[in-house]
Amino acid sequence: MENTNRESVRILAAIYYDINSVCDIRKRVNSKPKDEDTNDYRTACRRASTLVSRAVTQALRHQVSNQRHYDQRLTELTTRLGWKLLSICAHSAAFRQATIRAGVVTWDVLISQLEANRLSIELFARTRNLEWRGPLLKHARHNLPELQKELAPYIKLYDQHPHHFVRIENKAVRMPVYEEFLQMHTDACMFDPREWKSYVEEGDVYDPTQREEEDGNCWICRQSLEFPCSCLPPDVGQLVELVDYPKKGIGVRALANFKEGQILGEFIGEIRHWNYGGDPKYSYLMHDKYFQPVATISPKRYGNWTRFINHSCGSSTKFDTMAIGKRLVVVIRAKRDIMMFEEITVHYGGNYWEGRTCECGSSKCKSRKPESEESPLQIPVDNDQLHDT
Ligand SMILES: C[S@@+](CC[C@H](N)C(=O)[O-])C[C@H]1O[C@@H](n2cnc3c(N)ncnc32)[C@H](O)[C@@H]1O
Repeated sequence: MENTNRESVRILAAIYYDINSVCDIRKRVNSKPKDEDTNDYRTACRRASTLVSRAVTQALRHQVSNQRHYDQRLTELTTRLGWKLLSICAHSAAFRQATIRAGVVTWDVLISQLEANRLSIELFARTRNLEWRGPLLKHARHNLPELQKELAPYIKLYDQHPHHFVRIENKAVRMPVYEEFLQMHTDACMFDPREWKSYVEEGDVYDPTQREEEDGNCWICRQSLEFPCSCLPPDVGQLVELVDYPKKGIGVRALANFKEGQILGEFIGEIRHWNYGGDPKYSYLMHDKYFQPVATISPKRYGNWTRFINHSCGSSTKFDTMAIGKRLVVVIRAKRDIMMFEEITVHYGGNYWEGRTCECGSSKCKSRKPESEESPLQIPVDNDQLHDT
C-alpha cells in the first residue's frame, strides 16, 4: 500500500509540474513566440482535447456496461471529478499516461487524492492561465448539462500573481491582507534611500545588500567579484501554494518534493535599516558573516511566498545568508527532504515566541504544555446536573 501511495503522489506531483510547464510555454508563446514552443503548446492542447473528446463520446453513449477499461476510467473521472478538473488534468502528460497505465489500486488512490485536492489544482491552473475551457467549448452544443455548467462565465484569476490567493481547505479562496493592505508579490528586494535618510547622519545612502569583496565568491558560479556575474537565487515558488492553516494563518504547502540542501527561494522584502521596528511579524534581520547587522528585510507589504512560511520548532528549512550574483541575499534552504503536500516550515529564532504561543505541534515545541495541562482530568458528569433545577 505504501508503494501505491508513493506512486500516486508521484503522479500527482507530475500533474502539477506539467500544468505549470504548459502555462510557462503558453506565456512564452504569447510574449516571444518560437516555433518550438508553439509546437509544444499546440501538442499539449491537442492531446488534452483528444482525451476530453473521448470522455464526451463515452458520456453521450449512456451505456457503460461494455466499456473498455480506458473508457471506464474516463467515465469515472467525469462523474467523480467533473469536467473542469478533467480538462485541467488532461493537459498533463503524466495524467494522460496514468489513465492508461496506472495499476488498479494506484488509480483508486490517485482519484481520491485528486478529489481531495480539487480546489488546489483548479486554483493552480486558473492562476497560471491554463486554457482549460478550450477542450470543453467544442462540446458545448451537446446535451451534457454538467459540462455546460462548467462553461458559465468565471472570474479571471490570472491577472493576479498566484500568491495573491490563499486556499481555505477545499472550500474557498481569499487574498493575503495585512494592516488592511493586500500583501503584494514582488520578484526582487526593494531599496528606497528615502527610508534610510533618518538613520544615516551624513554621506550618501547606499544599498547595504550590494555584494562586496569580503562577502566572498558567488555561491552559484563560485566567481569572485573580479568576474562579475548575474546569478540569481533559485526559486521553487511556482511549485508551492498558500494555504490557511488552523491557528497559524497563512502557510506554505509544497506541491513537489524538494531535496535536502536545496535553495527554495530568496526571502524578499523591502530593505530597511537594521533598527527598523515597523514589522515585528514578518521581518528578518540580515547579518553578514561576521554577525554584523546588514539590514532588516521587511516583507509585510511587498515580498514573495517565503514570508508566509510558518514557524516549527522541528522545521524543515532554515534561513541562510549568502552572496549570489550582485547581492548579499537571505535564502530559505531545505534542512532535509521535503515531501509533496508537506507544510514548509522554518525556525524563527529563540526570541520570536516570547509572549506568543507557538502552535507548531512538533514534539520539540518550546510552547508545548506540560502533560498534565494537555489532557485535563476527565470527570464524568451526569447530564442532568448541567441543567438548572
Ligand atoms: C511570518 S508570519 C507567517 C505567515 C502568517 N501565518 C500569515 O498568516 O501571514 C508569522 C506569523 O504567523 C503565525 N505563526 C507562524 N508560525 C506559527 C506557529 N507555529 N504557531 C502559531 N502561529 C504561527 C504567527 O501569527 C506569526 O506571528
